[in-house]
Order: sequence, then structure tokens, then C-alpha cells
Amino acid sequence: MLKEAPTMEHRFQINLSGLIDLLSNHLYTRPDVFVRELLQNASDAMQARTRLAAEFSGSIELHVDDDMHAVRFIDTGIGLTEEEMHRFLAVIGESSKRGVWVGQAQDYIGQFGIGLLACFIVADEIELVSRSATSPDAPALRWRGRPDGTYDIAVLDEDVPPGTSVRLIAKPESRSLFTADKVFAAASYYGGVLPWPIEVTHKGQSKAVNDSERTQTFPWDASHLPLSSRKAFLMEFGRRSMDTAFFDAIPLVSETGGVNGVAYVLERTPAHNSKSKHRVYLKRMLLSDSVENLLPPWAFFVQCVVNCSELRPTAARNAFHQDEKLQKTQEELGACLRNYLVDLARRDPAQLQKLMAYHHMTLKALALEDDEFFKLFAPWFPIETNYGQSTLQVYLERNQRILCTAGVDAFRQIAQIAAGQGIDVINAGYVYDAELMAKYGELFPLTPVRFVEPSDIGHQLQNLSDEQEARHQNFMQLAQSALEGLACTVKLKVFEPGDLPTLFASNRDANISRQMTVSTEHVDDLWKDIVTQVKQEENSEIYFNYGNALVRRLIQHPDASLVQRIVQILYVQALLMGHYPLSSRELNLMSDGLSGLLEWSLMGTGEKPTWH
Ligand SMILES: Nc1ncnc2c1ncn2[C@@H]1O[C@H](COP(=O)(O)OP(=O)(O)OP(=O)(O)O)[C@@H](O)[C@H]1O
Repeated sequence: MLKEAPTMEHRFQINLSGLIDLLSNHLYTRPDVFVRELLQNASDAMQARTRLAAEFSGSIELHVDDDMHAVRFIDTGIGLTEEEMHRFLAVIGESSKRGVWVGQAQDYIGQFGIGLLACFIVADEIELVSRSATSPDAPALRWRGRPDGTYDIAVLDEDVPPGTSVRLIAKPESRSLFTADKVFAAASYYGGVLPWPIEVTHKGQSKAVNDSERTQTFPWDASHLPLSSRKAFLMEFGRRSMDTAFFDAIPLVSETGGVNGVAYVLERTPAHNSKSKHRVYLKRMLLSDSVENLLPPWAFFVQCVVNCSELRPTAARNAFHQDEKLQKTQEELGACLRNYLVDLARRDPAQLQKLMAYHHMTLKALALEDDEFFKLFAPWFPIETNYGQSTLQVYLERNQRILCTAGVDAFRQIAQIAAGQGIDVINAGYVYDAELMAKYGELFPLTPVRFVEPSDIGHQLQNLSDEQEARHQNFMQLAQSALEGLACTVKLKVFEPGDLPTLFASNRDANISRQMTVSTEHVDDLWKDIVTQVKQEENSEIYFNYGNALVRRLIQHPDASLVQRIVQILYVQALLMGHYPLSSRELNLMSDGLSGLLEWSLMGTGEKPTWH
């Protein structure tokens, strides 16, 4: 039997410099994050002090010292006792803001107990001087920590007010971050929305990072203004803070996520797969200016600036944890956007029309998901018809029914001939349009919706009389033999427009059959065999327009071979007009036909044969 060896207990060790390297190279994307972490600690400390005295109103100062390449962050917050310094500053992962005051700690921004380490990315030592506000005779203490994990604490014989100041001296390679301009820019970027006055002092001059009179409200809060000037204020805030002009501003509120902010409607069509970049503050500290998943996915027509207090960010800080709370928040914010659009549709249709011009794709996608939204917006959908660009409402006023093609090619094939017969057809071949038309039929059953193919239009062409049919049998046979082997039946009809000599009509099956014929020309033998086996021959139809002057002359022309050549050329021309793919045989027909025609036109009159 195996004897159990005596065990010895060991402790995990932390390699501090390895951890700092991990933070600086992988977790923190910007080298100035130390500004964020120190502002965050200062803000939390003042938040904690308001718990001691509700009327407390503190401030944060940043002092830049060019000669020493140093920055000092001074707050008037809760401060630290010696015991707290040992516990919270010296133990990585220990935080005074987590779970200590159950039910209260959610006010704090920090929670992980690692933020201070960000300072070691730019400085070799952190010097923190603090006096706790918890007791009137708490001494002033100086804590100095180094990246090798050592620290010392000294009691200072100085009369400093309660609060904390943190001083960093830049490593030589980080000196460029410690200039007054850089510190001011970083403080504004990260802390511009914090609820305390913040100032940067350099060479005796102080500059305010935020409006000290209005730190309790958000900078986009327009409630202090009369209703009539709020929109202009919001638009100006958006233009200034995001350095671009917007189409409109929509207030955003979500109780679930504790969200308050503004969504700005982009004054351009965003690229199809582009992700919206939203500037998001978490408990008033900038989380990121490229948060991706705060709004529903269809909302890529807006860019927003918001503060949230109830959502959990991921460690990378560019998104929120995908949980039930986030989902509910997305729904609530989605409702804000939807309500804005609904209101705009009722209040200012002209403005909505302009917005549609930039964002109809997004709005169509939204309409497909939401019946109510669809009913409201369907009239404004921009559509293409064979009579030009229009909106669905204008089209329905003209037609009282929807006739559309499911594809762009089918539309091109029938657009002209349908217009010739006074038939108003919608091109529903663009993204979402076919689904939208089908949905229209479901939601408004009194309006018939029909999808048409080129062959449907053919059925409506006018037949010739029996006598005319009989008279032109010869031509029909001659034309049919000219198109021998092309799976296309020749017909003679009368249709508008009169200047159109032929119309090629193909239904879906015949089209697939044609595509297969063309594609077998470009594949190897094995594929050719497979394709040929599955392919079912389906005939298309070509209609010669008996009302067309050229066709009339052609029917009566005495030269049989010339008539066949012209039939072949008209056939290929009809295919080209319908944007059908051409097989190599059809391409040859065109070139042979043209050279034959040239030859014929150069012949002397006596040489030209006749066939009647
Ligand atoms: N300015 C300050 N005033 C008072 N206490 C401070 C101050 N700065 C840091 N502390 C104390 O040091 C602890 C550790 O700070 P650190 O920034 O490392 O982590 P954190 O703020 O708790 O969490 P996070 O890593 O999420 O920022 C804090 O929890 C707090 O108790």
C-alpha cells in the first residue's frame, strides 16, 4: 500500500512587474490611463466622504510640474488611515469599494483593486499623502510604493487637510504624457462628466476641465433652458463634442440600465457593416468612446453620448456584459428611437423624408421586425418603379395594388414593355424590398400584392387575328429555324411601345435553364455532365412586335437568309436589353449576323436572293 507523502503548504506569488506588463500591453489600450485611474480614485474618495457629511462638496486639482516631469492629483475625499493603507494600497486586488457597505457600494466606479497599478506603467514610484476624514485627529501619512512590491509609510508632521494627494514622476519614456496640455486633454476626455469641479494647474495658472457651476448635471442636460432652445443646445453639444454635424438629436433614457444621454442621427449613410461607436460614461467616468453593444443592432443610424450607472462593462471596456439587464436596456433605448421616428412621421413628414434618404435601409430592416412600425413607415418607403423613383404611398395612390418583381434583372427585363402597356411595376429586387412588399400584402389584405416575371407580361400581349397568323406562317417557321437549338419559341404579337421590335420573356425555370447552359461553358467535363443531367430544358419565348415598322418590313422581306440573320441579331439584342447572360453561341450569332449584314449591304442588287 502506498504511503502518503507528508505535504507542505506553499503560497502563490505574484510577479508584480509581469502583472504591470500584462496591464499595460493587454488591458489598457492608451498610455494615459493612469489619469483615468487616479481621477476615478479621487472621485470615489469624495463620494465616500459625502457619506460622512451629506453637505460636503469637494473638488479635484491636478498640478503639473514641468521641471520635475511630475503630476500631483489632489482630492478632498475620505482619505486613508494607516490600517487602510496596509490593506488597500499594498494588497493587489483588495478594494475598499467592494461589498464593504452592502447595498451602497454601487456608487463607486472602482471595484477591482488594481487601478493604482496603472501608475507604474508611467512612473517608478507612487507617492501618496493622505489624511483620513473619518477622525479629527487622524495623522497625515505618506505612503510610497514601488513596482518591486516594496512600500513604506511615514507619519508626517504637517497640517494637511483631509483628503489625498498622489504624486507621480514620469519615467523618461513617459515624459511626453506629463505636459500640461496632455494632462488637461486626458482629464477632459476621461473625467469631463464627473460630478466634481476639476482644475489643471500649471505654472500658477488654473484651467477648468468642467463647468464648476453645473457639475451635478450632465453637459448634455438642457433642462435649464426654455423648451424652444433645447434642440439647438443639444445639436451644438453634439457638434462640439464629436466634431461633426448631425441630422437630429434624440434624448435617450433607460431606467433599467440607468442610462441618460443623447442619440445623434448621422447626416450620412453609414457603411453597411460599420459598427456604431458610442461614447459611454459609466458612473460619470468615461468607459470608452467605442462601446458597441449598448443600442439594438438596427440602430446604426445614430451615434450616442450617454452615461449609465447600472450596467456591467467587460474587462476590455469596449462593451457591456450580455445579460438580461443589457437586453432590457437595449429594448428601452430602442423604444426611445422608435418613438422619435413615430413622432417625426406624424409631426414633420418632410423631415422624415430627408432622414429616409440617408437611412432607409435601417428603417426598412426595422419595419420588417416590427408590424406597428411597418404600418407607420410603409408609405414613406422609397421605391424604384418603371416610371421612376417614388414612394410607396404615391405608387399606391396611382395603382391601388402592388405589382413587383422579386429581382433586379426581372425588373429590367419587363420595365420598358410594362410601361408601354401602362403597367406600373415596382423593382423589389433591392435588399429587403421583396420581403417588405410581401409583408405589405399580409398587413393590408385589401391591397393585392403580386410578384410578376417577364413571362407574365407576355401573356398580356395582344394576339394577331387568325387570318394574320395564317398569313405569316412562313415567317414564323423561318424565324424559328434561325433560332434552332436555342430553347426559344418565336411568337408574333402586338404590343406597346411600338418602337420595341422584340421582347425576350423567360420564366424562372427557363432562366435557370439558361444560366446552366451558360455556366457549363466554363466548367470541366465532370461538372458539365452533372449540370447537364440536372438541367431540364425549359423554353423561353421571343415576341416579335407586329406593330413595329422594322418587324413588318422584316416579315415581308424577300431574302430568306437575310431575314434569318436579322432574326438572330434581334434575338441577341433582346437578350442584351433584358440583361440576360449570353452563351458563346449567342455571342457568335451576333458577330456572324453583323458581318453577314455588312456583306449583304455591299452586294449589288442583282446578287441579292429572294424567298417569297
Ligand atoms: N484618492 C484616494 N483616496 C482614498 N482612498 C484611495 C485613493 N486612491 C486609492 N485609494 C484606496 O486604494 C484602493 C485601491 O485602489 P485601486 O485604484 O488600486 O483600486 P480600486 O479603485 O478599488 O478598484 P479598480 O481597480 O476597479 O480601480 C481603493 O479601493 C481605495 O480604498
